[in-house]
Amino acid sequence: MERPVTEADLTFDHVPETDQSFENALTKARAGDRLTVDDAIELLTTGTEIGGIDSTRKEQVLEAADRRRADVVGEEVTFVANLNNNVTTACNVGCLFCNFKDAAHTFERDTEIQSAGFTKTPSESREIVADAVSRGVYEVTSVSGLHPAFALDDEHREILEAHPDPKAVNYKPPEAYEIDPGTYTDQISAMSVDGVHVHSMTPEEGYHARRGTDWSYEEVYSRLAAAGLDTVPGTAAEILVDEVRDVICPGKISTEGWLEAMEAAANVGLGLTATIMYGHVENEAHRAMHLKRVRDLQERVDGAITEFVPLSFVHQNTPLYEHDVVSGGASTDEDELMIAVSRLFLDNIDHIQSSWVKYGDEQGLKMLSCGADDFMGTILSEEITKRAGGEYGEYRSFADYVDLVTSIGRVPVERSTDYETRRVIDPDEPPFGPRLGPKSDGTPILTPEERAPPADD
Ligand SMILES: C[S@@+](CC[C@H](N)C(=O)[O-])C[C@H]1O[C@@H](n2cnc3c(N)ncnc32)[C@H](O)[C@@H]1O
Ligand SMILES: Nc1c(NC[C@H](O)[C@H](O)[C@H](O)CO)[nH]c(=O)[nH]c1=O
Ligand SMILES: N[C@@H](Cc1ccc(O)cc1)C(=O)O
Ligand code: SF4
Repeated sequence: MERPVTEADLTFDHVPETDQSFENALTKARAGDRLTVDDAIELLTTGTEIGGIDSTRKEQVLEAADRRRADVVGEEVTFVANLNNNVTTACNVGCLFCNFKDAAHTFERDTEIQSAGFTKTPSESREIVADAVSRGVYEVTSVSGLHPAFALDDEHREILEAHPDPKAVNYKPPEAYEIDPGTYTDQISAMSVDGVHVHSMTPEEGYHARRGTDWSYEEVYSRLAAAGLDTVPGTAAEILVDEVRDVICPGKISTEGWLEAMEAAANVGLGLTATIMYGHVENEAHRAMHLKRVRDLQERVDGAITEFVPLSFVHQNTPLYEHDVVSGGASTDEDELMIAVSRLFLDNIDHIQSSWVKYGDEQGLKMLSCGADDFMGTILSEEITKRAGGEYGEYRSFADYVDLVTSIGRVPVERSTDYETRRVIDPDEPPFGPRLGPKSDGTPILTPEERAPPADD
């Protein structure tokens, strides 16, 4: 039997070695000069000539990033009133960092296996979103597994049904499954309740929505926009260097494919976010190259990327960890430097997000003094990190946000997905709840009882 890959076996073409010095890179960062990949490598490593991270140098990088954050966006800390409504966990792509997915065959009608995952029908999605909107929420984020029964729309389904080898295009008809997720456009229009902002269809999902056709990504994203899609989450980015993707997600779209899909979504007028999923097999050279690819993309899409979200790899239950390919995730030093260097390098993206899902409240707050200015959203439920073994829960109320943000002397501000609409929250004016949504009246999203239901006795 073939021995699985382990950390020691990995050799990459790109390694963190440069002709730059840490001091020069720091001087450039402090001056606000545009950084090169080598500069970013020096800052991320606190100097390639030394082993490990130097704590004095790290503090210098964090300080430069914090100062840049203050210059670019000031003292406001933003967050959004949103829910996550992921439609299905059925997925056969097999990314080795992912524990969100469940093998698609476990969802079939004729199987003995009880699937551990879920699929929602469009009407179930609508009900969940409608309930959240009635509570004041104004964004729904929806990211899903690549369910083989998904088609973009009825026309796409006809093409897939007529395909001579459906398996080759990862298609199985909805009748084969216990629950029919409908089409992507059905789901998007079902979730489009009362003008809620729909943030969905990652480049990987965009790829699935055109499989077996010669349609461009523009064609796919314009049909989705017509169904009610507003912005595209830039997940599936992972590390935008193919030698890393070959190890952690060989079944996924390439770096080029991801960039093509994102650019196409922007071309049809959709807003974008961008992410990096770091702290697994990659090194600092890969992280720096990733930042460069995102910064270049932002130039091409004319500023359509509203925020950059560093996602620290949650290792506990994942195949990468269980098969000893990695021995854990990023250290706290690495997390802080990732946020700081994102702020310093991405001089054309205004907002850097601190994910309390990945870092927890305490470290998440610390990131707001390392270059981050956005503190994510209320999300109501969470499945990706939880299933990977993350421990930081699923929901933050507006009151939680006010407490957390004021505890570090900053200003809590609710924002729309695109950051265009904002409302400063007065900490002396409770109760705290959303006011920017179609049905927001300033009352809390959940009552205290709903948040912590009384124990049955
Ligand atoms: C679970 S997928 C769902 C959407 C779609 N299937 C895709 O791949 O874009 C969304 C993102 O979650 C992130 N993710 C998955 N597992 C993770 C983990 N263990 N730790 C951190 N982020 C993770 C990855 O960045 C991934 O692109
Ligand atoms: N960082 C994470 C997010 N971020 C997305 C935000 O919640 C929001 O949708 C975006 O800022 C657009 O307004 N979502 C998660 O579920 N988990 C994260 O770790
Ligand atoms: N899917 C990501 C979160 C995410 C969603 C939307 C975004 O725009 C950015 C990040 C996760 O939980 O890992
Ligand atoms: S990251 Fe997305 S594409 Fe990859 S296995 Fe998980 S759900 Fe599927």
